Amino acid sequence: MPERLAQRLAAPLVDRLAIVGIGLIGSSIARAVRQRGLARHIAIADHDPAAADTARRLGLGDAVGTDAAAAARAADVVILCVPVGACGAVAAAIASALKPGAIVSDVGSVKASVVTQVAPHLPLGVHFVPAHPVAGTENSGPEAGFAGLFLNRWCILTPPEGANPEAVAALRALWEGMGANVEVMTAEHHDLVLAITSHLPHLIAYNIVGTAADLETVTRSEVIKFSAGGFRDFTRIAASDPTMWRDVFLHNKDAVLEMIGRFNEDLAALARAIRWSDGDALFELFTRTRAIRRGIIDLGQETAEPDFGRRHAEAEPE
Ligand SMILES: NC(=O)c1ccc[n+]([C@@H]2O[C@H](COP(=O)([O-])OP(=O)(O)OC[C@H]3O[C@@H](n4cnc5c(N)ncnc54)[C@H](O)[C@@H]3O)[C@@H](O)[C@H]2O)c1
Ligand SMILES: O=C(O)C(=O)C[C@]1(C(=O)O)C=C[C@@H](O)C=C1
Repeated sequence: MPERLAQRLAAPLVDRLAIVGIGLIGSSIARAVRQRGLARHIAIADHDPAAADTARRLGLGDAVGTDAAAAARAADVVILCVPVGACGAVAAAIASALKPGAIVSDVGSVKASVVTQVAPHLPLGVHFVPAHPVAGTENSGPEAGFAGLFLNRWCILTPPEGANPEAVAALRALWEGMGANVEVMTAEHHDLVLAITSHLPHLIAYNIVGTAADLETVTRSEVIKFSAGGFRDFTRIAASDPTMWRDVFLHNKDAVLEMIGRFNEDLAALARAIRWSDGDALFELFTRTRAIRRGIIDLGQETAEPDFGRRHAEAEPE
């Protein structure tokens, strides 16, 4: 192999990467990038001094602090890994530090709102490529991350119209480098799809665990005592970070409200089937949903066993 080509193949994809927000997702990116040699230098900033201290102790970056602009200065790629509602403020804070040609991205679970918040702050010549890795857990903070989080998971890019193709390709390469499968769509489409596949399930989990907790005063501790399988799975989801999920619902209002409407209609139909002993309707729905679950397993995106916790424990060693 010619020497120059060999050097290029061995070189990291990104020279200087900056990560703002070193929680579950930010620290997983730092670990994956480190493990796979995807960046030469990683600068980390988190406004919480305790999170920054933990990141430093864990050796997640080459430079760790609390100043987002300092981390973003001279960076080739800056990834905002903060709650959706904080993206605008962080973009404003780093804007003047960004170098021409830098790529700014994020990992927010909602996309249209992030575009509206971030884009107005970015100077001309800086490329904005929003992203959402569809992978996570109910845990948060720098210690919760792990390098294998994105392995064989989707990462959705939502570049605005007219986005620089080279910047989009560079971000795609970075996510593929971390083991993710990349898909591109509009921010609006993303928000509609995720409202049903991720946001509504979380809302249902928060609601059912809240209802059960309220009932606990009636049934004493029986709700917790006898909670097995189904309910226990809901409690995992309902343990997810309150700040993150408050922001998701407030920033994807329209799509979530649309899905709640659809959900309520279908729930009313189920209640009717139960009231009128319409066993066929129940059986038909449960047969359809079982096929959907089996289809997901066949696609290799899930195991047949309940896998909570194990999936994380089995992640690549660091
Ligand atoms: N948790 C998941 O499963 C998951 C999955 C995919 C995407 N996301 C998205 O990733 C983002 C981060 O989520 P997470 O789970 O890593 O949260 P997290 O709570 O683990 O970490 C967020 C970090 O951001 C820091 N932060 C908050 N505001 C800041 C600011 N203004 N400046 C600097 N740092 C700030 C916090 O101190 C914290 O350390 C969110 O936008 C979320 O929607 C989360
Ligand atoms: O596995 C979990 O704990 C998750 O909730 C991860 C999950 C999801 O809903 O799939 C949560 C929010 C993110 O934006 C992406 C992934």
